[in-house]
Amino acid sequence: RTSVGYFLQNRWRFIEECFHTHQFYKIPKFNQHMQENQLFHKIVKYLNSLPSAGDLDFVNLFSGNNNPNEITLVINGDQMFPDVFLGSRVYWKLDSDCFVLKMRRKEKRRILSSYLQHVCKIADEIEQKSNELRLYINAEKQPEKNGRWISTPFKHPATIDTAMIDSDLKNKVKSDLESFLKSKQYYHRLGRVWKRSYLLYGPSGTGKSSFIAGMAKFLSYDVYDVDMSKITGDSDLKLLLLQTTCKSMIVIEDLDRYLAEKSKCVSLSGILNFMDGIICCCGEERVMVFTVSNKDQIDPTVVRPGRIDFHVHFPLCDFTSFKTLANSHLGIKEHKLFPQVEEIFQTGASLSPAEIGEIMISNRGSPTRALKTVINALQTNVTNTGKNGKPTHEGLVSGLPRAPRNLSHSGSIDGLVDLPLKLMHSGSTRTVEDSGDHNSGLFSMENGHNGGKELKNLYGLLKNRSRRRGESFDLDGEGKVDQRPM
Ligand SMILES: Nc1ncnc2c1ncn2[C@@H]1O[C@H](COP(=O)(O)OP(=O)(O)OP(=O)(O)O)[C@@H](O)[C@H]1O
Ligand SMILES: [Mg+2]
Repeated sequence: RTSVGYFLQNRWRFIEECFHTHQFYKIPKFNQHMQENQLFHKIVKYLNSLPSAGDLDFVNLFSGNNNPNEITLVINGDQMFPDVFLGSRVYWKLDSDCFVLKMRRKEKRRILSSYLQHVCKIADEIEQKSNELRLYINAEKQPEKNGRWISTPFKHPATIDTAMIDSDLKNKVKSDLESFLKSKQYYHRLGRVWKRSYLLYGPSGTGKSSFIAGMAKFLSYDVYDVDMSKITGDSDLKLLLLQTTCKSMIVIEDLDRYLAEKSKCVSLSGILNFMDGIICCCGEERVMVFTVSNKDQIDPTVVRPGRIDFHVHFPLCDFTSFKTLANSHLGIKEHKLFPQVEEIFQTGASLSPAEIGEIMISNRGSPTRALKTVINALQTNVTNTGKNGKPTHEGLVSGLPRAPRNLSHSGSIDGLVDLPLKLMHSGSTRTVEDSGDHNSGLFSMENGHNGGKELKNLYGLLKNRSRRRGESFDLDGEGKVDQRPM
């Protein structure tokens, strides 16, 4: 019966359309510049929120992103969706990447504009309620596809406050972001694009990516994470910028690494134009964030004032940040081993917060063991570091820094030489293939095989450290701010 009814309805619509009693409006997903049409997304939100969505013959069911128990209805593409506004009936249909709105010709003057305003208002209210940030990642270029960005809910737990950097620096970044948000008129009076660019620089594992997540949350901006390896040329990069939306954060990580590549597809001038946001007014209301490990090694034009407005330094750990880590990860403010740790820091040894954090997480059941492991790791670091504070790289094996020895509390670990790492522990040889990076909580010592699991994490740390090759070991330990006036 449903099928027959559906068929008859379709026939009737066909007859109506023959007599031109209705007007049709198309709302495509992309405009002629391949930018996403915001109205399209608002219509999706609006229609899916209507109670009548459940009365349609065919509806797609999805579980919610935030709450898997929450079921959302999403209309199916090939059927008419009726809605009533100011006593008039209108119909929506989704035709691949385009919505079609159908209403009676004689009613269009009366209701069209107020109906669309109503749709936008409801969609904005839904958006405000959900307040869900999204992370966009650029996909490979596919000729048959219009949009290049793939999105997913952005749920990184980091905030600016959880970043372990100098608190003055954090406050400066926060107030800079706040004043940026309020400065639209100011920028326009100066004839400048309303955007702000940040350079986060420092060795690997010092918290740059986590800080970006914190900044995005602070602004409530979506994040567009540009994967330069998937970009085919300067114009492709421009197109990607055009396809970003207002109130978003555009991130390019490891810019120095990309610029140093010989076979890169995007030219330096392409990157500079991208950074300047001059492609069109689409660069408006954007925050751009670039990360590098060593800003002294990149072309000075990239970081000149105006192109980068705010420089944030992420240093390796010093004794003060070590104590902060010990407090947050192990819950200790003082310990009898602290003076020994301080002494080693004074000799110039240092590790990244990620490295020290991983050791502490792995040994969180025993602060003493955690501190001893940190001491061992620092001691290894100081022997691998030259007098001038730069790594000697003498201990490099296949491009990796020499692995720290005796990192286990039992002191039984020896001979980290080859890849994959062969780890001797408790008389058995283990082969570690998984980096285990950042997930050390999963490898804690509950089952009594802590050393081996700890080493698994350590392999992640080693991978991190291998990326630090060629970076300066800035041991002054101070979070440096170099801020350009807005
Ligand atoms: N300063 C810091 N504050 C808080 N957490 C930190 C800090 N540094 C490192 N971490 C922790 O260490 C891990 C790695 O940090 P993150 O990925 O942000 O470093 P990164 O500087 O981006 O490294 P890379 O240059 O290798 O990408 C994360 O789990 C993060 O929580
Ligand atoms: Mg990172």
